[in-house]
Amino acid sequence: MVTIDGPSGSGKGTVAALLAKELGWHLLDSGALYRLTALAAINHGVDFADESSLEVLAGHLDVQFEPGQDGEGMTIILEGETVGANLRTEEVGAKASKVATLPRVRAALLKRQRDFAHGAGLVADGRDMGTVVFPAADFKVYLTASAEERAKRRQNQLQLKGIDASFDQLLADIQARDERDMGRKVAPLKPAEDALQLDSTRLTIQEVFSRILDGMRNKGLI
Ligand SMILES: Nc1ncnc2c1ncn2[C@@H]1O[C@H](COP(=O)(O)OP(=O)(O)OP(=O)(O)O)[C@@H](O)[C@H]1O
Ligand SMILES: Nc1ccn([C@H]2C[C@H](O)[C@@H](COP(=O)(O)O)O2)c(=O)n1
Repeated sequence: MVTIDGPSGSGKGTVAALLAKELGWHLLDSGALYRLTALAAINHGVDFADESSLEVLAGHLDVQFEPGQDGEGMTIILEGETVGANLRTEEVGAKASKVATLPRVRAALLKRQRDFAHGAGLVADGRDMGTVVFPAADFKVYLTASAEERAKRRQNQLQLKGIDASFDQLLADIQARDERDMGRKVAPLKPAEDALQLDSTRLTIQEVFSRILDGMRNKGLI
């Protein structure tokens, strides 16, 4: 089991997918579960201050993760409907970050996340994978990058989709999300004591990937 935690835009999801493919392991994108809870709340008109209803939604999320076309990526089906690009928007990310501050929502999603750890190996990415959800993981990574670099990456990512976004707005969104994710009382984003800490500000995706594989090799895990 490998965990990769870090702030938004640090490259967790990209590197986790590469690792899972290389090792032939399962993948847990835990952020998607928080995003799906937020999306379900929007769809059902649930108030984001209503912790009891959000807890029920999180505990009963009707969701399936299926391999994407050509084995690439993942198709996510929420309440019978395929979830589109909407799930990945900054707006849904910000709402996910808000529901993620609620202890009862986190508790409701805990078992679902742990259920991913069966059979073959698992690469799990999120904010509290190495600290709370899988504290006994064999290898833990804390991946970060400067907020400016992460905003630039997000801007490039959006540009590739034909969307023009203001750098200043993206930077402000990232900083607000960091503050909420790191500052919450329950399971705040922080490095696990035994995590390999990588700052990817000046590293390519390939370099990050290689350093993680080297670390795993040095520990005799692969
Ligand atoms: N080391 C890197 N150098 C340049 N670009 C990178 C690097 N790592 C990731 N990226 C790019 O940055 C963008 C964000 O990466 P990714 O979605 O993997 O981040 P994340 O940490 O999973 O973010 P979130 O938590 O918001 O889902 C992507 O377009 C990805 O290709
Ligand atoms: N393990 C996790 C994963 C995610 N969250 C919350 C906080 C994030 O801002 C939000 C969206 O995550 P992303 O898809 O951007 O990785 O979900 C969390 O609290 N714990």
